[in-house]
Amino acid sequence: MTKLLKKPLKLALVQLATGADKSVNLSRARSKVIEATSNGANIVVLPECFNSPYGTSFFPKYAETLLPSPPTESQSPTFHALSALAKETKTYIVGGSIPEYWSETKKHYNTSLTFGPDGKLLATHRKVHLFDIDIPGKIRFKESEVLSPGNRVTIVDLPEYGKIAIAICYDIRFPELATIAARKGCFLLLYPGAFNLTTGALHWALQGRARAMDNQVYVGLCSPAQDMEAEYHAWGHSMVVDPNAQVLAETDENEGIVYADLDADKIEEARKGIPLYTQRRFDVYPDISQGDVRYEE
Ligand SMILES: NC(=O)CCC(=O)C(=O)O
Repeated sequence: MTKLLKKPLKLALVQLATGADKSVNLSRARSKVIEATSNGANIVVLPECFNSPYGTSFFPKYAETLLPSPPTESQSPTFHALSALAKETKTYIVGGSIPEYWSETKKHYNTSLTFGPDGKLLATHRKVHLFDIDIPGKIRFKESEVLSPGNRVTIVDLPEYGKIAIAICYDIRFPELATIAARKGCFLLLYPGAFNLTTGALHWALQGRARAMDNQVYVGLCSPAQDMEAEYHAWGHSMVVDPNAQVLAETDENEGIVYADLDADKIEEARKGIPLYTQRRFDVYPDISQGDVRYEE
């Protein structure tokens, strides 16, 4: 049986302190990615909206143009910064997310760019499920006031390691994306995300562990650091969960880097012990990974 993760790897989640100055955010991200790779990371993940504050009023102001691809330096400084950084460090970089503007449709998206060690763009994930919630007295947030949703499941094949899936924050609450990615052979589900003090305390770790447990894969959740001076208070607590739903590594709310060594045998061991993969009853319910799924591969 071919292993889903072909060889061990070190994953790093950069819980970045972000602020209002895009160029400061980019240079801070650069120094943290260099720190992570100098500590041996093979894949480095940045948080949701790592180049801007998180909030509907900020999305249009910070948005960059990514299409047609590749964009020019002035259309997307972040694209060029991440591509150069991946090449310089010879590392896979999952570039959290950034606000995107597509002039052709005049729409904004919350978009994640993944680059390979040669600096080439490997995948673009536009957040599929927009964060629209209203918990009276606690938090109201409506991404859909400004953003449009993406419409693809994003799977990236990293030749030396295997397949990973990228989705963004609120996407984690929709287990279908995770199930489809796992059934398509991903060993790792990555969610750049910015939960908040209300839902973070309730569901952040639970969601990460649930996606790992249901699918018996590794899961990484990468948040910005908490800033109580900012308009939106991110939960922090970036974490890596293993295929048995155990938290391998986690941080608090402050800026930092979470490292985890992913073991190439762990997924198959978990699946041998609890063989969900051979026990599914597709004669009773459908396999949602089959049929009409839209992929960005
Ligand atoms: N940025 C987001 O999508 C936040 C999602 C969130 O906080 C949640 O509870 O879900």
